[in-house]
Amino acid sequence: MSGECVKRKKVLFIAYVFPPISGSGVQRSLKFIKYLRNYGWEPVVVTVGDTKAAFFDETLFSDIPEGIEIIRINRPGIIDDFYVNELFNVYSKIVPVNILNEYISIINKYKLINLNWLLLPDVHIPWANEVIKEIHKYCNFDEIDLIYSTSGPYSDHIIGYYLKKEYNKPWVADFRDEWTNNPMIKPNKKNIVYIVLREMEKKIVEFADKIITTTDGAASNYKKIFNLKDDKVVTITNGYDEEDFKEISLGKNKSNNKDNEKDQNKRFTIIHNGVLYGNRSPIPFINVIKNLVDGNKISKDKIVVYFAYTDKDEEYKAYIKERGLEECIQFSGYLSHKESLKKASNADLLLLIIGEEEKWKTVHAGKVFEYLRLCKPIMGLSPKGSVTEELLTETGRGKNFDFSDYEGMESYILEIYEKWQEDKLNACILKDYKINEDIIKFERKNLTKKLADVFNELIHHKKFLESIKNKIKEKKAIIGIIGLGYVGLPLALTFAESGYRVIGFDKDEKKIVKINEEKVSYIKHIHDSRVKNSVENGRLFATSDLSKVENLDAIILCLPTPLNKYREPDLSFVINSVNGILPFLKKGQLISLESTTYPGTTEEEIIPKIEKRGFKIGKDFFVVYSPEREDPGNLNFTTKTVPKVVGGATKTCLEIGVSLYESVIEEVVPVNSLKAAELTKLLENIYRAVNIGLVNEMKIVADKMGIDIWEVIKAASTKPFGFTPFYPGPGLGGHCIPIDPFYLTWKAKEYGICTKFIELAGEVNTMMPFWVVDKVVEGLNNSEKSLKNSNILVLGLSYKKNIDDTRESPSVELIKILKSKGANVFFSDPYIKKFPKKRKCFFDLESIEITAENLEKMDCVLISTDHDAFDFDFILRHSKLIVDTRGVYRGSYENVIKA
Ligand SMILES: NC(=O)C1=CN([C@@H]2O[C@H](COP(=O)(O)OP(=O)(O)OC[C@H]3O[C@@H](n4cnc5c(N)ncnc54)[C@H](O)[C@@H]3O)[C@@H](O)[C@H]2O)C=CC1
Ligand SMILES: CC(=O)N[C@H]1[C@@H](OP(=O)(O)OP(=O)(O)OC[C@H]2O[C@@H](n3ccc(=O)[nH]c3=O)[C@H](O)[C@@H]2O)O[C@H](C(=O)O)[C@@H](O)[C@@H]1O
Repeated sequence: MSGECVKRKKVLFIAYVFPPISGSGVQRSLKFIKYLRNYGWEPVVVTVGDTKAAFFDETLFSDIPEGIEIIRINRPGIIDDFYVNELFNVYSKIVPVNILNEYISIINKYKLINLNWLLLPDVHIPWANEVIKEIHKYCNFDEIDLIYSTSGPYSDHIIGYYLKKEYNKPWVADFRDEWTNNPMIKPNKKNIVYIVLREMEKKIVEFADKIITTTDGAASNYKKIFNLKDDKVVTITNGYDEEDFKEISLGKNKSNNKDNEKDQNKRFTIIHNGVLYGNRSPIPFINVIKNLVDGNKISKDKIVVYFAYTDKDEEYKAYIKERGLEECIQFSGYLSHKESLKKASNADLLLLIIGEEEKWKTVHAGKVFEYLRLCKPIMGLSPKGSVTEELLTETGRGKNFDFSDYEGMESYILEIYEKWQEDKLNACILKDYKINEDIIKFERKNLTKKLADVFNELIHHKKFLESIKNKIKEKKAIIGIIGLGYVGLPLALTFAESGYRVIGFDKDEKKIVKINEEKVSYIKHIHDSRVKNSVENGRLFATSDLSKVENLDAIILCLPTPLNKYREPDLSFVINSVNGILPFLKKGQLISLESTTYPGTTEEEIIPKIEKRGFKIGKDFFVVYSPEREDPGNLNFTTKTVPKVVGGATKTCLEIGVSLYESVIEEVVPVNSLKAAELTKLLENIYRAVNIGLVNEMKIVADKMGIDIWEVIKAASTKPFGFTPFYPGPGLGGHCIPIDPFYLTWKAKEYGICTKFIELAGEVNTMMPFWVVDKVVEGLNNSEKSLKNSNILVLGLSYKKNIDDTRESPSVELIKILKSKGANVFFSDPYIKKFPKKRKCFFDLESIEITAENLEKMDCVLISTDHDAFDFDFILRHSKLIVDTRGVYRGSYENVIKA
């Protein structure tokens, strides 16, 4: 891209370490800046103005392309108590309050007023604070497409964090070194400073849109430690800039005549380029040289070793002097980048000291790539299995040794030395050390392209997400509801009524005809007019053709989740349906599962199938779980007014899920994970099952003691807190409360947990119909009748009042038991004309009318479901015996037995 004709995108490039500050870290930022324009990006650099730094190098400026905007913001003048308070305000936005309070209390307790204790994450935070405060004066954020920050110092990321929050731009955080897991430090993990920094790092890596590390080892540490998704972390290694090597030829550069270069030509020359600091020690290497010299394997005047800058020159010089090696081991001090490369180009062997401990395994020193391009043998010192060892082996450029492997180091030095002595080294380098693909991939230009690719992907992703959200906002999204039952139909109507176009899917053709052609509802408590209106205004259409899924923006699954005959979860409806729609899924769609199920279902059963189709969850496909709370027949709440819990597979999934539901439901409650949302639903239903079990047990106790349980519940309910009333009945019914708890029981077994409350409530509730039948027997007995051949009328067939749903209804169970004992059973239900066909049992019964004549024919009337439509006074007047399981009759009547 020429960049002249196409407008470049702008990246705000936050880098404290920027020319004239030099040192190892600056190269990465400098070269990115140098090449970003080649890939369509214009950097706007934010760096420090006046500063002190260990190394300055004015020559670095020549690498910065003309016209690059550099915003320089000064550090603050004085850091007084006021200023420190300001900084604590910054911390408070990024560190959890309890941890920050603990930190403050420790500072106060031990009077830690030293700035080292107060400046977090490092001494550059006052500068970062100035940037946060001042940047808006220098930068028009409407023109910025993306924010990039690079560490160290880690304060750079604090700026990134704030700016992303404030301006809502994609943010890339580049870690040139790991932070709290940095091999350079050995933190006490209980120390409060470590804890605070760890929290900062966590917030930053979670909030940034992309994390960049310089090695795959560091990337996998980040993923592991902070539980980040694979594609959140990208490795972009350090590299070399081909332009820096213009004047450097392969092999030894003999053209120069300066004294030490002549010396380099006369003696076998080992060079450690760049800086050596912290816990990276040259001592083992010095010992190896000592052994070679003492063992007469290399004569002192035949070898010279150069170190550039080290932070302990004096200590090392003394060590070398004690061993009589001062002639052949020298320290040149800090050199400019150009000078240092030139010097290194005359080496016969390049030395690379990474570090001794295991943690150094994940570190490449930046210089290694320049070493590779210098085409010289390299001797690395790092733990076995390190990324450096891998790199040297892959490129065939050298060998790595761990710090104790003196023998290995000696023999490798000797191997190269002997070639040098026989004057074969140069020829060997020219022949074997070519600049091939393995090396070119580390060219800074190529690595900058990789960075630009990361930027482009984020920008593209942001636009993509915005387009989805806009579709939702403008109600242009097409919603698909799969499963048009008790949950699916009202949900479809709610979306349609709020202005969406909805396609309803069901495999039951009868439901499709009812909706599309008859335009009526097939669920009692849903009014026909709702269906008619939505169909007629073109907002609702039903089909069994799954290929229409490809037209959808959101797919909501409302499919049955029953138990199988072993009382284990039967997910076959959900799984079959997902399999059915898989071929028609496309990028940008959202799937929401609403069926009740155990924690882990969405993650284990749905996501892998979608991923297998090549979609990336949270990137180009979105998955949420949002439990349905529809309460059939409840006139006080509608789908719109019951708060909706949503959990997402990723943050972005959650964002999109919430925006969809928010557009039709008054209150949406986001939770942090799919599993949390799944368990929320189960907790609600288990809570009901257990409490109903408890009150049923209390009913039996109260009955034996001659106490009226209904009076007791009424009295207990006057307590304004801490008591929620539940009512006894003939048992538990419905598709949900008797079944859902066992989804958790099943899953809990996987974790070795036995859900005792659930089992116990199940037992109590299941035996209720038997207890009720015993009460019928007792009542008949009082009139000297047997159950056998008695006429029993069961009032209400549905599982609860005012609905027409008979799933798991205790009335059905009662009929079954009564029939098995030889009773003549009848039923009456205003909403159910015929006993429905059921898998487990069927009785050829039709609802009878409640007339005086019919009631008088009965030996017992058993109130199982207390529909409001029943005239209970009339029933009381005309029945010989009533067994009341629902507390309909609160006074005491001769012909009523409470059960
Ligand atoms: N009924 C209720 O009040 C509530 C139910 N739930 C949960 O919601 C889920 C759905 O329950 P309901 O709506 O009651 O079930 P339902 O049985 O009334 O409706 C399910 C619908 O899905 C259809 N279906 C089955 N397989 C299909 C497939 N492969 N493709 C297309 N359609 C298919 C059926 O024909 C039926 O119309 C369950 O997990 C349930 O536990 C949650 C809250 C309340
Ligand atoms: C009010 C409420 O929380 N409803 C949730 C519930 O609905 P459902 O239609 O199963 O009603 P509900 O729990 O009242 O009756 C079940 C049985 O218990 C009996 N029942 C009830 C209460 C009582 O005190 N005593 C009693 O015996 C009763 O007689 C029944 O036999 O589960 C749905 C689901 O997850 O699918 C949720 O979406 C709903 O929000």
